[in-house]
Amino acid sequence: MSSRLLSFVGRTGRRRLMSTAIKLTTVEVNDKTGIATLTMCRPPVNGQNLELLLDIKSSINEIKNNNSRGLIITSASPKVFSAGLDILEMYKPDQQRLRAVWTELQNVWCDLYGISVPTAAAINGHAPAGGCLLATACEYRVMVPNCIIGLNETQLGIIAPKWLVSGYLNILPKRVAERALTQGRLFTTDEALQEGLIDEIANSKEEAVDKCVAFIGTFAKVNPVARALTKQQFRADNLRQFHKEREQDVDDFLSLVNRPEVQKGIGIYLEGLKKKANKQ
Ligand SMILES: CCCCCCCC/C=C\C=C\CC(=O)SCCNC(=O)CCNC(=O)[C@H](O)C(C)(C)COP(=O)(O)OP(=O)(O)OC[C@H]1O[C@@H](n2cnc3c(N)ncnc32)[C@H](O)[C@@H]1OP(=O)(O)O
Repeated sequence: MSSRLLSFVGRTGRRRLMSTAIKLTTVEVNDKTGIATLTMCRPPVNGQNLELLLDIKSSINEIKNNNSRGLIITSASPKVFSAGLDILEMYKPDQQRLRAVWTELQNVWCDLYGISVPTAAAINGHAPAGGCLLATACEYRVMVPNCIIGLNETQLGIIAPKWLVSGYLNILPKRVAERALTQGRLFTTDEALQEGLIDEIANSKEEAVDKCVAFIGTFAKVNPVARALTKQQFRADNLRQFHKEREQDVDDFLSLVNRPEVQKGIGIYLEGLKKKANKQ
């Protein structure tokens, strides 16, 4: 939960500041299906800052503990599922916070990747980098048309760590994954379907959620313990490897981000994003 300072004019005419807790995710459980929908709500693009990551983690844990039959992750933004890590977190960063951001991204990934209930992403907008990470941690993906999805890290001059890539490798043939990663390729919705990065296309967010519900419904008659253990068998190696490397991975991330040439690159990239947004 993040806290924000709200400014208002009180009866004395003086401006007061009030601290309020604002949640950047919501969890809604459908009474009929028992399926929980986790919605990211950090406008404009669900940039993954520390607070959003903490809220996603706490929502996943809430779903773990409330006996939901499945988890669907989606976004409240009309055009973007998630733009990935909030680049502002990486620019001229506070070191402790930067460490916490990467640690929480790791936590979100391993909690979502490892949760025992069926998971699906209703990708109702663009999903580059960390957005793609969330979608590929799930078991099923449905995406709306004319959007992009993929791990574009090499385009940014950086290497996606192994755990970030492992979701990709669960889904794509190794040959396709290697080429896409080395190119830093962002797939259009149609290309993603063709390559198998997503499972279905839907014409709206509502239809995407319905298709995710239908996927989760396919497990209705399967013993949930047998299902969970089978999922675990498939994912255990990646998770074991991740836990071995996670501390080193945080150190590597920090030293990469702090390099002067990377800081310069991030500054230029941010400028480019802002210019593009101002032109629209
Ligand atoms: C050289 C730089 C790399 C530095 C990396 C260091 C090491 C990190 C190691 C690994 C990390 C990997 C994980 C990641 O997730 S990195 C993040 C990568 N994400 C992206 O490259 C996506 C960038 N965004 C976009 O491509 C588009 O915004 C898109 C998501 C397609 C949505 O397009 P559109 O709907 O047209 O929206 P705008 O582009 O107009 O954006 C609206 C405002 O949002 C700001 N924005 C967008 N993305 C981010 C972001 N990731 N972080 C922070 N802010 C972002 C954008 O500037 C606009 O802001 P404003 O209105 O104030 O100008």
